[in-house]
Amino acid sequence: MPSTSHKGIKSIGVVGAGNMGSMMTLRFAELGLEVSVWDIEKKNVDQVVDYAKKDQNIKGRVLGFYDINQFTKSLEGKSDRKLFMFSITHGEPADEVLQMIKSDLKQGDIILDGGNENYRRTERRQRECEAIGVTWIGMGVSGGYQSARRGPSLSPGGDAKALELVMPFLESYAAKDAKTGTPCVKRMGPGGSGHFIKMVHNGIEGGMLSVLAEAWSYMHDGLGMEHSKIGDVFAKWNSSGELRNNFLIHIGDKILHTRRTPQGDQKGEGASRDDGYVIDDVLDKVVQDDDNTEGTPLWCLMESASRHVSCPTLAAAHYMRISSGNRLERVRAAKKLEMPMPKPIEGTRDYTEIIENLRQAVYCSFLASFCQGLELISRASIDEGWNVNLGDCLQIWRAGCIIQSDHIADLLQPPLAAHNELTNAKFVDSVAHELHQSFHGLKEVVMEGTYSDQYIPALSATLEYLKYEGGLSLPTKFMEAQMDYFGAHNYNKPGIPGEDPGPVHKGPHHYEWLPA
Ligand SMILES: NC(=O)C1=CN([C@@H]2O[C@H](COP(=O)(O)OP(=O)(O)OC[C@H]3O[C@@H](n4cnc5c(N)ncnc54)[C@H](OP(=O)(O)O)[C@@H]3O)[C@@H](O)[C@H]2O)C=CC1
Ligand SMILES: O=C(CO)[C@H](O)[C@H](O)COP(=O)(O)O
Repeated sequence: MPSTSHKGIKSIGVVGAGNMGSMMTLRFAELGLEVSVWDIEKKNVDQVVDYAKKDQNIKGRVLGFYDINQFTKSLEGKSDRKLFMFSITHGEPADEVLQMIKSDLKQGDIILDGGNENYRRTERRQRECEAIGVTWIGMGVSGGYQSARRGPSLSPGGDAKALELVMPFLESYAAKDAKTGTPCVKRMGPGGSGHFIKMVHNGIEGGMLSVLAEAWSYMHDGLGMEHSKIGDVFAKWNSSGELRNNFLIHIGDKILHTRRTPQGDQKGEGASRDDGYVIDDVLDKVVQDDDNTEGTPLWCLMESASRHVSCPTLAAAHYMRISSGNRLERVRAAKKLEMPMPKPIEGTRDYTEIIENLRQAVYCSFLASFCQGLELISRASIDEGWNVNLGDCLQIWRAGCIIQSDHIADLLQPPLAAHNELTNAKFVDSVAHELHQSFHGLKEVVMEGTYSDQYIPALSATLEYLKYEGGLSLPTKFMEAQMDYFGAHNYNKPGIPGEDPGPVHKGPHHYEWLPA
């Protein structure tokens, strides 16, 4: 149903008609805007324009352009200001397009960058645009192309006044929280905060993707379960309890029930008369990172290390993903290393108990992924002076996005929204309690998984994370002594006020273990 309540915004220029930009174009037109769309590839423009022509709801509201100057000029005089949505590959492409349209920009124009951009580049473009009176908003868009078409989760960051002008439009576009109807969009803060939060969203997404993939292979290889039976387990997990209404578990269920058909999908993929599963056509190679067009999980790890926040679930997930991409090397290494393959989990125990442990392990690792990501956001918010409210992050992640998880949002949002001073979600009693309760299941899964050679990097990283984050006698005692031995790095002493626990500062003591 077209809407006219976008407060002066009647038109928009979409830069990029790829997976995301084409879907945004159609949705914006459906929302009643006149949409101009440009892409560096003519065929991308033609495709979306052709599609729009066939749709009665949006007919006539999508204009395609091959020439970028005609594209920008098409927006002149239609609204109070020119509004753009960038949805292109991050990095140089966005810089190049900004240079191409810069001379056509006027004071008051607003650019929303909906790509997965590095927040530092966003901040550079904000300064560059501010100099000519134009506002650049770095905005995370989550939920993939289906959500881009139906309503994504949005995390804009940048100038408050400009964002106020576009917020009614963004609210009508964004996904809505099913319980309250609240739009899943909020100004996250100034500068590059919006893109930083999307980057962390993708880091959490990476942790959850790995945890669920590990759970799938645990059931498939360890318990010998057929795909659709695993899909049934996912459906059950998703229906109630701690993993209820979780987007990745929901699509996991759908994937595991998808069989090949004689006709296949719209393009004939998965066409076969053998009734097998489409997932068995998919190789174990994640190559998203190969050409550096997707950088968010990598940047998330770099940020976590440089801001001194432990995010091992996210890191372990990412490192397996990197190794998976280089299958050529894996094939060579496999011959040399002769690693054991996952084997059936032995024993006659009831599978119900093992699957319940696995459910707890998945929940524990999902929750730990959120804790790690939120702590990173909190750290960055303090360092950068963004004043991000972690409760707002949970609010915009309630619908339309990949990490949507109802119980986790219900658990985390109220305390984090009420206590903005909280920098560590593990300090919340209810969160600590749930991590504690599910730790047992996680430990069982990691032990069984280790014995039977399952692939469990993110699950086992979570187990160790919880042990050392809540540990009081870490082996780093010995590490600190060794570093003092060879590097005179000093140490703090147990039981000395100001040192134990004391701040994160170099200790005052050095022992001369071996005079030079
Ligand atoms: N796919 C997803 O699930 C999500 C993606 N994103 C982000 O949204 C953005 C778009 O992603 P998506 O639609 O999937 O990607 P696509 O590859 O489908 O589209 C990217 C578009 O950018 C264009 N492009 C590449 N280089 C240039 C250049 N130098 N100048 C102008 N245009 C250029 C591409 O053209 P060409 O076809 O010629 O390469 C293409 O049209 C990315 O930043 C991505 O990280 C955000 C959330 C979800
Ligand atoms: O942004 C996304 C979802 O939130 C996209 O799925 C994106 O393609 C994720 O890729 P990567 O994990 O490599 O950034």
